[in-house]
Amino acid sequence: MVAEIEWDALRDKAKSMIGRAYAPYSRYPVGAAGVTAEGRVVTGCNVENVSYGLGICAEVALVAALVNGGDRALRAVSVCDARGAVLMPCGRCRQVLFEHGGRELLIDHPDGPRTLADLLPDAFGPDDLEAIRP
Ligand SMILES: O=c1ccn([C@H]2C[C@H](O)[C@@H](CO)O2)c(=O)[nH]1
Repeated sequence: MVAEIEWDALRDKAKSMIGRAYAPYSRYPVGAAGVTAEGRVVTGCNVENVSYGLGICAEVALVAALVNGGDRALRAVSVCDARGAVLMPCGRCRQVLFEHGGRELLIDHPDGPRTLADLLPDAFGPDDLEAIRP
């Protein structure tokens, strides 16, 4: 049986990352938490830079933590803003998350979790690279 996603716990983890965010330029801290199929929880926060375009989103930091810890795939992700409100991943982050969860990845949403297929329809993915290979 596949375990239920504990959304409240995942949201709390995302909120707990707000205090770690490094966002002196935008003053918009973001926290993110995800869970793997095996139940491992990974977290991330945004890390900005004086060279603005080099800033890293919380979701990208989360994916780096996922892979650093030896995993590849996520099952569910929750992202929040400084108020603790659910925040929808930016477009670039949706693509980054697609690589590590695919169409079925569950993303927290104010109206209830959505699949990444809903949030990034007709995504460019690894299959597209395979398609041109002989
Ligand atoms: O999904 C998002 C959207 C924004 N940010 C960060 C980037 C920047 O540091 C700050 C303001 O855009 O919020 C994230 O971490 N994730």
